[in-house]
Amino acid sequence: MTLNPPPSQHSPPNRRVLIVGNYCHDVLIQNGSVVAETLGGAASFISNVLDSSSVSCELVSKVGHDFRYEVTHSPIVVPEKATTVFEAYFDLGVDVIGHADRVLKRVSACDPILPSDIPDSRFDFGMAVGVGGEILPETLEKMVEICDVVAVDIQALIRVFDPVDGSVKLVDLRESGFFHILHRIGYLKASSDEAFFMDVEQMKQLCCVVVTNGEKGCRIYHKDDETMVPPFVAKQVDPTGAGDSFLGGLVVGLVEGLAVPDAALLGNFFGSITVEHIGQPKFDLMMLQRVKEEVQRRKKQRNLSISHNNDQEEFHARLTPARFSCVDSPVQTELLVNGLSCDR
Ligand SMILES: Nc1ncnc2c1ncn2[C@@H]1O[C@H](COP(=O)(O)OP(=O)(O)OP(=O)(O)O)[C@@H](O)[C@H]1O
Ligand SMILES: O[C@H]1[C@H](O)[C@@H](O)[C@H](O)[C@@H](O)[C@H]1O
Repeated sequence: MTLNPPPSQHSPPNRRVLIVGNYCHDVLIQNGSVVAETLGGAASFISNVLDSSSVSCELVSKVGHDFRYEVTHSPIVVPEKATTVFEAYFDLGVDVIGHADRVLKRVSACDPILPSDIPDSRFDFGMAVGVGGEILPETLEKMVEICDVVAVDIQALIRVFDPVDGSVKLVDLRESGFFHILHRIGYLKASSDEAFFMDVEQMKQLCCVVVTNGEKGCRIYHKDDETMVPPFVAKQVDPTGAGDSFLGGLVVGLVEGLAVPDAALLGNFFGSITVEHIGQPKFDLMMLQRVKEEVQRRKKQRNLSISHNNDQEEFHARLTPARFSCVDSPVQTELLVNGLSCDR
């Protein structure tokens, strides 16, 4: 398994990414009222980042007859089922797993994604990014068979749902039913809350572990290395999807041939933009162009061995102004004043 591919003198061919996870409907609730209903699911946030960054991807997702969004990557429609729905409560305080942002309830669940739903072709990169328990151990097994490298969001593996009200709870990764496959994955991404449900010391021997920590950025653990990757300043409106966009940015960086810490910095970049929006962020074209240029420049430096993996200040400084090419719509700007998220 190559975590940190050797520098190449040529641009990599257009690498193919497989994203597996259900789209969902997100209902954001504050003070007993619905403040927004948006397209959700890690797969939607991630494909938004990959499509915007011109990284070619295929997406396998299931929705019900009531799915109400137009999406670039068509889902499988299960006519007799409803789409997965999550309600996010922003005023119920800290939930049972210590999640300070919001309390999540899965109030409807579409079908799981089976190995037979996944194409039988080969992919350079696989992303197992379920939100409502739709990824089964056999689904992940098929992914590690057909993809050179697989990145997994731990939320796809350790979530369980209260049978009465659908509240999301977490189980230890060792008891998740997926543990026997994890030595075959390349990357495991967890938020700092979710990281309590795994043994980082153990997992970092098996794969590259990335723990995101909101406004503080993220940390990468692999074998004996630990790297802190700095955040970008953002005005948080809604934290939903930050971790997903982070993972999208990380994978864009990796398929473009960046070193892992640089790819994670790109993850922080897309995560920080996402928290400034309700629902899917629409990335500014000028911003995306600048990011592409900076990624190519950084890659060139790496090829010429000018940069060291841990020296990220320059890359961070060059990406920072690109963020300000983003123009918020008046609605978003208005929402910035009130913000949905609880104080951290
Ligand atoms: N307030 C913030 N300011 C700047 N960057 C942020 C902020 N919140 C999140 N980010 C960026 O997004 C990344 C992912 O955020 P976070 O750790 O909250 O993930 P998460 O809890 O998995 O998110 P979610 O479950 O909402 O998708 C962080 O590592 C950081 O880079
Ligand atoms: O759309 C959101 C998003 O994908 C989050 O990452 C996930 O935790 C939620 O369950 C989902 O509703």
